[in-house]
Amino acid sequence: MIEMKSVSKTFGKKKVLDNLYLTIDKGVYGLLGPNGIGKTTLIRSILGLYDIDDGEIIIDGKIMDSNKKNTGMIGYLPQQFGMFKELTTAEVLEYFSILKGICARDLKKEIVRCLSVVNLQHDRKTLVGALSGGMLRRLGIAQALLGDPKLLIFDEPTAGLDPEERMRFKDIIASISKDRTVIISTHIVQDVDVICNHILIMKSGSNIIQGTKEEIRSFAREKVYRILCGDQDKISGKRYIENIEEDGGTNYYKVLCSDRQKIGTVLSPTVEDGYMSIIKEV
Ligand SMILES: Nc1ncnc2c1ncn2[C@@H]1O[C@H](COP(=O)(O)OP(=O)(O)OP(=O)(O)O)[C@@H](O)[C@H]1O
Repeated sequence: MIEMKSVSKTFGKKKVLDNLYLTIDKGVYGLLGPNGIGKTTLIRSILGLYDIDDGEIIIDGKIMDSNKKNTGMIGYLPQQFGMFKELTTAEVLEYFSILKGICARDLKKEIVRCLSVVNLQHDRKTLVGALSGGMLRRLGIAQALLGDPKLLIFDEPTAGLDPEERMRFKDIIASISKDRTVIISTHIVQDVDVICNHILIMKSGSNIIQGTKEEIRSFAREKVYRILCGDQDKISGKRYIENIEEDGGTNYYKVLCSDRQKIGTVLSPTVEDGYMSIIKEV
Protein backbone atom coordinates (compact mmCIF):
# COMPACT_ATOMS: atom_id res chain seq x y z
CA MET A 1 0.00 0.00 0.00
CA ILE A 2 1.20 3.52 -0.83
CA GLU A 3 0.19 6.60 1.07
CA MET A 4 1.23 10.07 -0.01
CA LYS A 5 0.57 12.79 2.52
CA SER A 6 0.89 16.45 1.64
CA VAL A 7 3.63 15.72 -0.91
CA SER A 8 5.17 18.63 -2.81
CA LYS A 9 7.90 18.67 -5.43
CA THR A 10 9.19 21.75 -7.19
CA PHE A 11 11.50 22.15 -10.17
CA GLY A 12 12.86 25.69 -10.23
CA LYS A 13 9.77 27.86 -9.82
CA LYS A 14 7.38 25.16 -11.00
CA LYS A 15 5.48 23.28 -8.28
CA VAL A 16 4.70 20.00 -10.01
CA LEU A 17 3.33 18.15 -6.97
CA ASP A 18 1.52 20.48 -4.63
CA ASN A 19 0.31 19.27 -1.23
CA LEU A 20 -0.78 16.01 -2.85
CA TYR A 21 -2.65 13.28 -0.95
CA LEU A 22 -3.08 9.82 -2.44
CA THR A 23 -3.76 6.33 -1.12
CA ILE A 24 -3.24 3.29 -3.31
CA ASP A 25 -4.08 -0.24 -2.20
CA LYS A 26 -3.75 -3.61 -3.96
CA GLY A 27 -4.98 -3.80 -7.53
CA VAL A 28 -4.09 -2.64 -11.01
CA TYR A 29 -4.16 1.14 -11.28
CA GLY A 30 -4.06 3.12 -14.51
CA LEU A 31 -2.48 6.54 -14.08
CA LEU A 32 -3.76 9.00 -16.67
CA GLY A 33 -3.24 12.69 -17.19
CA PRO A 34 -2.30 15.25 -19.81
CA ASN A 35 1.31 15.68 -20.96
CA GLY A 36 3.49 17.47 -18.46
CA ILE A 37 1.00 17.27 -15.57
CA GLY A 38 3.47 15.40 -13.34
CA LYS A 39 2.89 11.64 -13.72
CA THR A 40 6.57 10.82 -14.11
CA THR A 41 7.43 13.14 -11.23
CA LEU A 42 4.89 11.29 -9.08
CA ILE A 43 6.34 7.90 -10.06
CA ARG A 44 9.92 9.00 -9.56
CA SER A 45 9.03 10.42 -6.15
CA ILE A 46 7.49 7.07 -5.12
CA LEU A 47 10.62 5.31 -6.35
CA GLY A 48 12.75 7.68 -4.29
CA LEU A 49 14.56 8.86 -7.42
CA TYR A 50 13.44 12.42 -6.61
CA ASP A 51 13.75 13.96 -3.17
CA ILE A 52 10.40 15.48 -2.32
CA ASP A 53 10.36 18.99 -0.83
CA ASP A 54 7.57 18.33 1.64
CA GLY A 55 5.26 15.65 2.95
CA GLU A 56 5.60 11.90 3.41
CA ILE A 57 5.46 8.85 1.21
CA ILE A 58 4.66 5.70 3.14
CA ILE A 59 5.06 2.32 1.46
CA ASP A 60 3.76 -0.74 3.30
CA GLY A 61 3.81 1.19 6.55
CA LYS A 62 7.39 2.43 6.16
CA ILE A 63 8.06 6.10 5.73
CA MET A 64 10.35 6.55 2.76
CA ASP A 65 13.81 7.70 3.60
CA SER A 66 15.02 10.30 1.12
CA ASN A 67 18.56 8.93 1.38
CA LYS A 68 17.45 5.44 0.40
CA LYS A 69 16.21 4.63 -3.06
CA ASN A 70 13.20 2.34 -3.30
CA THR A 71 14.05 0.71 -6.57
CA GLY A 72 14.89 -2.60 -4.84
CA MET A 73 11.48 -3.07 -3.23
CA ILE A 74 9.60 -1.74 -6.24
CA GLY A 75 9.66 -3.31 -9.69
CA TYR A 76 10.00 -0.49 -12.21
CA LEU A 77 9.83 -0.41 -15.97
CA PRO A 78 10.93 3.03 -17.17
CA GLN A 79 9.59 4.68 -20.32
CA GLN A 80 12.81 3.90 -22.15
CA PHE A 81 14.09 0.43 -21.37
CA GLY A 82 17.24 -0.20 -23.35
CA MET A 83 20.11 -2.50 -22.54
CA PHE A 84 23.50 -3.47 -23.85
CA LYS A 85 22.73 -5.06 -27.20
CA GLU A 86 25.56 -7.57 -26.92
CA LEU A 87 24.19 -9.18 -23.73
CA THR A 88 21.75 -12.09 -23.76
CA THR A 89 18.38 -11.70 -22.05
CA ALA A 90 19.55 -13.95 -19.18
CA GLU A 91 22.69 -11.86 -18.74
CA VAL A 92 20.62 -8.68 -18.55
CA LEU A 93 18.48 -10.22 -15.82
CA GLU A 94 21.59 -11.46 -14.02
CA TYR A 95 22.94 -7.91 -14.04
CA PHE A 96 19.71 -6.51 -12.56
CA SER A 97 19.49 -9.37 -10.04
CA ILE A 98 22.89 -8.41 -8.69
CA LEU A 99 21.87 -4.74 -8.50
CA LYS A 100 18.74 -5.78 -6.61
CA GLY A 101 20.77 -7.88 -4.20
CA ILE A 102 19.23 -11.23 -5.10
CA CYS A 103 21.43 -13.91 -3.58
CA ALA A 104 23.56 -16.02 -5.94
CA ARG A 105 21.84 -19.24 -4.79
CA ASP A 106 18.41 -18.07 -6.07
CA LEU A 107 19.63 -16.18 -9.09
CA LYS A 108 19.29 -18.80 -11.87
CA LYS A 109 15.87 -19.96 -10.70
CA GLU A 110 14.62 -16.39 -10.42
CA ILE A 111 15.81 -15.52 -13.93
CA VAL A 112 14.06 -18.57 -15.41
CA ARG A 113 10.88 -17.72 -13.47
CA CYS A 114 10.80 -14.11 -14.68
CA LEU A 115 11.58 -15.02 -18.29
CA SER A 116 8.75 -17.57 -18.21
CA VAL A 117 6.21 -15.05 -16.89
CA VAL A 118 6.84 -12.86 -19.93
CA ASN A 119 7.05 -15.80 -22.31
CA LEU A 120 10.74 -15.36 -23.11
CA GLN A 121 11.86 -18.67 -21.60
CA HIS A 122 13.06 -19.92 -24.98
CA ASP A 123 15.05 -16.74 -25.57
CA ARG A 124 17.43 -17.05 -22.65
CA LYS A 125 20.39 -16.97 -24.99
CA THR A 126 19.00 -14.43 -27.44
CA LEU A 127 20.99 -11.23 -27.69
CA VAL A 128 19.16 -8.06 -26.68
CA GLY A 129 20.10 -6.57 -30.05
CA ALA A 130 18.08 -9.30 -31.78
CA LEU A 131 14.85 -8.70 -29.83
CA SER A 132 11.81 -7.02 -31.37
CA GLY A 133 10.42 -3.89 -29.67
CA GLY A 134 7.71 -5.95 -27.98
CA MET A 135 10.16 -8.60 -26.75
CA LEU A 136 12.43 -5.88 -25.38
CA ARG A 137 9.51 -4.41 -23.45
CA ARG A 138 8.73 -7.89 -22.09
CA LEU A 139 12.34 -8.24 -20.99
CA GLY A 140 11.85 -4.92 -19.19
CA ILE A 141 8.84 -6.37 -17.40
CA ALA A 142 10.86 -9.49 -16.47
CA GLN A 143 13.51 -7.20 -15.01
CA ALA A 144 10.82 -5.43 -12.94
CA LEU A 145 9.58 -8.79 -11.61
CA LEU A 146 12.98 -9.92 -10.29
CA GLY A 147 12.85 -10.43 -6.53
CA ASP A 148 9.05 -10.67 -6.60
CA PRO A 149 8.27 -7.08 -5.51
CA LYS A 150 4.73 -6.43 -4.29
CA LEU A 151 4.68 -3.03 -5.95
CA LEU A 152 5.18 -2.70 -9.70
CA ILE A 153 5.30 0.54 -11.65
CA PHE A 154 5.23 0.60 -15.43
CA ASP A 155 5.73 3.89 -17.27
CA GLU A 156 4.13 3.89 -20.74
CA PRO A 157 4.49 0.10 -21.10
CA THR A 158 2.37 -0.28 -24.23
CA ALA A 159 3.54 2.76 -26.21
CA GLY A 160 4.53 1.72 -29.71
CA LEU A 161 3.42 -1.91 -29.30
CA ASP A 162 1.30 -3.63 -31.92
CA PRO A 163 -2.15 -5.00 -30.93
CA GLU A 164 -0.81 -8.54 -30.39
CA GLU A 165 1.92 -7.37 -28.01
CA ARG A 166 -0.57 -5.14 -26.19
CA MET A 167 -2.80 -8.17 -25.69
CA ARG A 168 0.22 -10.10 -24.38
CA PHE A 169 0.93 -7.29 -21.97
CA LYS A 170 -2.65 -7.43 -20.73
CA ASP A 171 -2.31 -11.20 -20.14
CA ILE A 172 0.99 -10.75 -18.30
CA ILE A 173 -0.56 -8.13 -16.00
CA ALA A 174 -3.52 -10.42 -15.33
CA SER A 175 -1.13 -13.23 -14.40
CA ILE A 176 1.00 -11.15 -11.99
CA SER A 177 -1.48 -8.76 -10.41
CA LYS A 178 -2.82 -10.99 -7.63
CA ASP A 179 -1.92 -9.59 -4.18
CA ARG A 180 0.12 -6.81 -5.72
CA THR A 181 -0.15 -3.14 -6.46
CA VAL A 182 0.51 -2.41 -10.10
CA ILE A 183 0.58 1.18 -11.37
CA ILE A 184 0.54 1.72 -15.10
CA SER A 185 1.15 5.25 -16.34
CA THR A 186 -0.07 5.68 -19.89
CA HIS A 187 -1.72 7.95 -22.42
CA ILE A 188 -3.69 5.08 -23.94
CA VAL A 189 -7.06 5.25 -22.20
CA GLN A 190 -8.33 2.14 -24.01
CA ASP A 191 -5.50 0.11 -22.46
CA VAL A 192 -6.45 1.33 -19.00
CA ASP A 193 -10.03 0.35 -19.70
CA VAL A 194 -8.98 -3.19 -20.64
CA ILE A 195 -6.13 -3.79 -18.18
CA CYS A 196 -6.85 -1.84 -14.98
CA ASN A 197 -9.53 -2.08 -12.32
CA HIS A 198 -8.77 1.28 -10.71
CA ILE A 199 -8.14 4.57 -12.41
CA LEU A 200 -6.12 7.55 -11.20
CA ILE A 201 -6.66 10.75 -13.15
CA MET A 202 -4.06 13.38 -12.45
CA LYS A 203 -5.87 16.65 -12.99
CA SER A 204 -3.23 18.82 -11.39
CA GLY A 205 -0.30 18.49 -9.01
CA SER A 206 -2.68 18.74 -6.09
CA ASN A 207 -5.64 16.77 -7.38
CA ILE A 208 -5.81 13.12 -8.41
CA ILE A 209 -9.29 11.77 -8.97
CA GLN A 210 -9.56 8.05 -8.43
CA GLY A 211 -12.29 5.55 -8.99
CA THR A 212 -13.40 2.32 -10.57
CA LYS A 213 -14.06 2.31 -14.30
CA GLU A 214 -17.78 2.67 -13.60
CA GLU A 215 -17.15 5.67 -11.36
CA ILE A 216 -15.00 7.34 -14.00
CA ARG A 217 -17.60 6.65 -16.72
CA SER A 218 -20.26 8.22 -14.53
CA PHE A 219 -18.55 11.64 -14.80
CA ALA A 220 -19.78 11.72 -18.41
CA ARG A 221 -23.22 10.19 -17.86
CA GLU A 222 -25.87 11.93 -20.00
CA LYS A 223 -23.17 14.24 -21.34
CA VAL A 224 -22.07 12.34 -24.45
CA TYR A 225 -23.97 13.07 -27.65
CA ARG A 226 -23.73 12.03 -31.23
CA ILE A 227 -24.69 14.97 -33.39
CA LEU A 228 -24.61 15.74 -37.08
CA CYS A 229 -21.50 17.61 -38.17
CA GLY A 230 -22.63 21.21 -38.58
CA ASP A 231 -25.00 21.06 -35.61
CA GLN A 232 -22.30 21.87 -33.07
CA ASP A 233 -23.33 25.54 -32.84
CA LYS A 234 -26.80 24.46 -31.73
CA ILE A 235 -25.33 22.99 -28.55
CA SER A 236 -26.12 24.90 -25.38
CA GLY A 237 -23.55 25.20 -22.61
CA LYS A 238 -19.94 24.07 -22.67
CA ARG A 239 -18.95 21.51 -25.28
CA TYR A 240 -15.92 19.50 -26.34
CA ILE A 241 -15.80 17.60 -29.63
CA GLU A 242 -14.15 14.23 -28.94
CA ASN A 243 -14.08 12.78 -32.45
CA ILE A 244 -15.69 12.60 -35.84
CA GLU A 245 -17.09 9.43 -37.35
CA GLU A 246 -18.65 8.50 -40.63
CA ASP A 247 -21.77 6.38 -40.75
CA GLY A 248 -23.56 5.53 -43.98
CA GLY A 249 -22.06 8.48 -45.81
CA THR A 250 -22.97 10.99 -43.05
CA ASN A 251 -20.44 12.57 -40.69
CA TYR A 252 -21.17 12.79 -36.99
CA TYR A 253 -19.40 14.37 -34.05
CA LYS A 254 -19.10 12.72 -30.67
CA VAL A 255 -19.47 15.65 -28.27
CA LEU A 256 -19.24 16.08 -24.53
CA CYS A 257 -21.82 18.60 -23.41
CA SER A 258 -22.22 20.26 -20.04
CA ASP A 259 -26.01 20.66 -20.47
CA ARG A 260 -28.79 18.38 -21.65
CA GLN A 261 -29.34 18.84 -25.39
CA LYS A 262 -32.42 18.74 -27.55
CA ILE A 263 -30.43 17.61 -30.57
CA GLY A 264 -28.54 14.40 -31.36
CA THR A 265 -28.52 11.08 -29.52
CA VAL A 266 -27.25 10.45 -26.00
CA LEU A 267 -24.53 7.77 -25.90
CA SER A 268 -23.43 5.63 -22.94
CA PRO A 269 -20.12 6.97 -21.74
CA THR A 270 -16.81 5.14 -22.02
CA VAL A 271 -13.88 5.51 -19.62
CA GLU A 272 -12.34 7.87 -22.19
CA ASP A 273 -15.47 10.07 -22.06
CA GLY A 274 -15.26 10.15 -18.26
CA TYR A 275 -11.57 11.04 -18.47
CA MET A 276 -12.21 13.85 -20.98
CA SER A 277 -15.11 15.15 -18.91
CA ILE A 278 -12.79 15.45 -15.89
CA ILE A 279 -9.85 16.94 -17.76
CA LYS A 280 -11.87 19.34 -19.93
CA GLU A 281 -14.23 20.20 -17.06
CA VAL A 282 -17.31 19.59 -19.21
N1 LIG B 1 14.16 16.97 -13.84
C1 LIG B 1 13.37 18.01 -14.13
N2 LIG B 1 13.85 19.28 -14.13
C2 LIG B 1 13.07 20.34 -14.42
N3 LIG B 1 11.75 20.23 -14.74
C3 LIG B 1 11.22 19.00 -14.76
C4 LIG B 1 12.00 17.83 -14.47
N4 LIG B 1 11.19 16.74 -14.57
C5 LIG B 1 9.98 17.22 -14.91
N5 LIG B 1 9.99 18.56 -15.02
C6 LIG B 1 8.84 19.42 -15.35
O1 LIG B 1 7.78 19.03 -14.52
C7 LIG B 1 6.54 19.00 -15.22
C8 LIG B 1 5.95 17.61 -15.11
O2 LIG B 1 6.74 16.69 -15.84
P1 LIG B 1 6.48 15.13 -15.85
O3 LIG B 1 7.51 14.51 -16.73
O4 LIG B 1 6.37 14.64 -14.46
O5 LIG B 1 5.04 15.09 -16.54
P2 LIG B 1 4.28 13.84 -17.20
O6 LIG B 1 2.85 13.97 -16.76
O7 LIG B 1 4.99 12.58 -16.89
O8 LIG B 1 4.42 14.21 -18.72
P3 LIG B 1 4.34 13.23 -20.02
O9 LIG B 1 2.97 12.67 -20.01
O10 LIG B 1 4.56 14.18 -21.14
O11 LIG B 1 5.42 12.20 -19.88
C9 LIG B 1 6.87 19.43 -16.64
O12 LIG B 1 6.59 20.80 -16.76
C10 LIG B 1 8.35 19.17 -16.77
O13 LIG B 1 8.93 20.07 -17.67
